Amino acid sequence: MSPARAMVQDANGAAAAAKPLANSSKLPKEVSDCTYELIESVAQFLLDRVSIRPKIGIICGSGMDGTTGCLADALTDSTSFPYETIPYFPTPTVPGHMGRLVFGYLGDVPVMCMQGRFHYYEGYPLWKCAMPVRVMKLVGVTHLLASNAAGGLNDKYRVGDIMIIKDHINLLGFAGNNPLMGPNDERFGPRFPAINRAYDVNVRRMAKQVATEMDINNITHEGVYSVVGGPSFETIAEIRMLGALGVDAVGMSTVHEVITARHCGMTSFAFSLITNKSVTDYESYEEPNHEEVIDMGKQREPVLKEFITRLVKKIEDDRDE
Ligand SMILES: O=P(O)(O)O[C@H]1O[C@H](CO)[C@@H](O)[C@H]1O
Ligand code: HPA
Repeated sequence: MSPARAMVQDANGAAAAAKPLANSSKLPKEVSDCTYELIESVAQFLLDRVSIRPKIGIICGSGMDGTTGCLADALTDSTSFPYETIPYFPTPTVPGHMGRLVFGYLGDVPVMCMQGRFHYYEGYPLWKCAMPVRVMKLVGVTHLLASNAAGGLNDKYRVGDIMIIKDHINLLGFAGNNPLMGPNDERFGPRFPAINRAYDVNVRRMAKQVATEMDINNITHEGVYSVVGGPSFETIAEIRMLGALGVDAVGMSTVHEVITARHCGMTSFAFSLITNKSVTDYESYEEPNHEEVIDMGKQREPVLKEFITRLVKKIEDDRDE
């Protein structure tokens, strides 16, 4: 079998094979096998093959990560690693999640970007879904920016709106499932991390400034996200329950990534693109579906790209002050 290769894009965006990579090794089976040293070796593998040192890591949600014109395609001087070429990395199974880790410059800011994430319903345990966040940390990333597609419960939200996440309800955690379950390595973080300030207030303030500058305040909100296990969408009774709990938008991702990021001291920020309205009426014939989720992601791609590009610049400027 030929060795796995990273793809490098030249100035015209043409893909070229970079130097050969070692064959990917098998994924750890147990959380106890996914040691600090193993994550360190994955980070080193990447650092050996890219020259830029990103401090901002981006995770692209459904519909925002797979098509031409998507955020990762906007990166310049990029080096891209298909997930299957990275040792110990999981591979995504969901349509709309491309499966590449891309290093490059967004504007003039060095970033690393996950084009495709991992969800619990794909069959991976949550610690494995969130493992790339720890890789980001050991690559040197200090800020995680995650996007997702979500169903809108809040009556004020319209399809195509953006919700800056101010807090979450971790329903998977309520059911005894958390990415930090299993042995804890203090080199990542404490056994019992605080999570009440998970969505950084300063970055949220910057995001609201960006919305004002882009004149998209009318479609931008701040609200509470809840994660469900999926892959089935919610019943009407479940949506009504979530609404009663104060949830503004519901999805099947992000929370495990943010918990993992906070555990290892990263600053985190996340937002939802409202891709569908949650159905609350027993008389309704509407049914959510993944195709509309991806379509809305594609439609909003230019706005989201600009939103993230401006936010990344603000974070970088803030760091320099
Ligand atoms: O959260 P992201 O990955 O954006 O994807 C969302 O879209 C999919 C459902 O259409 C689910 O995976 C849900 O979590
Ligand atoms: N529910 C759960 N996850 C989702 C939805 C939804 O309505 N839309 C996009 N991801």
